[in-house]
Amino acid sequence: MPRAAGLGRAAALGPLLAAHVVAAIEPISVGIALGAASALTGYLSYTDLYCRFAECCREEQRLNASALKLELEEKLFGQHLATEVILKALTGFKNNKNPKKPLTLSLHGWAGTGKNFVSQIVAENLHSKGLKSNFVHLFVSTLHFPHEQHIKLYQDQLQGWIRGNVSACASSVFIFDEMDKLHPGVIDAIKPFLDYYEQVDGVSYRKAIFMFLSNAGGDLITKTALDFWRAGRKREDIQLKDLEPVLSVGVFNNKHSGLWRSGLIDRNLIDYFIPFLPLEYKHVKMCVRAEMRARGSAVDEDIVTRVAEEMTFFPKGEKIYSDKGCKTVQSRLDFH
Ligand SMILES: Nc1ncnc2c1ncn2[C@@H]1O[C@H](COP(=O)(O)OP(=O)(O)OP(=O)(O)O)[C@@H](O)[C@H]1O
Repeated sequence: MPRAAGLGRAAALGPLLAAHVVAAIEPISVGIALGAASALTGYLSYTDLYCRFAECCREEQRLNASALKLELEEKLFGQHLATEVILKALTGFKNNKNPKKPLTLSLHGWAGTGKNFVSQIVAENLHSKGLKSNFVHLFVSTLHFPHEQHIKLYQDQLQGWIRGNVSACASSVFIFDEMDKLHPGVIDAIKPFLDYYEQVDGVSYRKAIFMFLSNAGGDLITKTALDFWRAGRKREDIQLKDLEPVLSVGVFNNKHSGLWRSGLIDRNLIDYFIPFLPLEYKHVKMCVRAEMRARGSAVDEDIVTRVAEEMTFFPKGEKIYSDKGCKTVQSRLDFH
């Protein structure tokens, strides 16, 4: 599972301090060198030159929608709904010069179905350094918010951390992984930032993107996928309307979703609930092939089959869906 390097460093420093570190990124010597180079070259602005060496927050940078589309279509297997919705949501949001609120996406599905994988692709398409960018922040519930007795502290830290980072870069991306393990109420601390306000205490959050990742709702998604399969209907015929309403209600009523009775849902502040379907045997095989290619090896179909057959599938009778999705494919491949 991908993890952002930036957050560990930031969390260790404390949220507010870390935000200032992010805001004042580069040493003075780089500035002097760039100033001199800029004066010499004459035609490149200082900012242009600076941004060739250091990471800059380019708020107005447009999204290369066709590159994102291609990447999702080529790399993300078996997730026609997620591909479609993520493309639509990001393109619409980034093309809008004056969004009225930040974009909030809630990704749901079984383990290993591609939620973190997609977040990584999205992050890279928004900020070229992806999860390593100073403008992309990953929060992991069990790591950053482990203790139930510290909910108030976490809420204060979260607000300070988000305020600081959005002040430094309006188009910051915040990813909350393991939402289903987040103590109820923590996430409501960021509700004011997700609302339709022009500014909150002098900061506008309207260009930021928030992504919530969760296993909650995985059972509802599987049930729908299974109903389609049993009725002899194609997986690709499942539409967002078959799942989105069920998901939002299911998550709102689920005590272990991180969004239990959350104001984010009843104030309609989540723009899209994105279902990740359980992966089938053929998708697991696609993951094995992709991993072999990523390692620079030739695709060996015998190994592909062996790795896929080592995975376990459910439900008991039909054995259609991989219970870990593609999650253990990489480690299993090491043994072949
Ligand atoms: N649909 C998919 N298409 C292609 N590769 C996938 C897909 N799903 C998972 N993978 C592969 O499996 C790895 C693990 O998946 P990922 O971490 O995205 O799962 P997840 O849905 O976030 O799981 P969890 O809920 O346990 O965090 C990915 O890095 C990727 O290599």
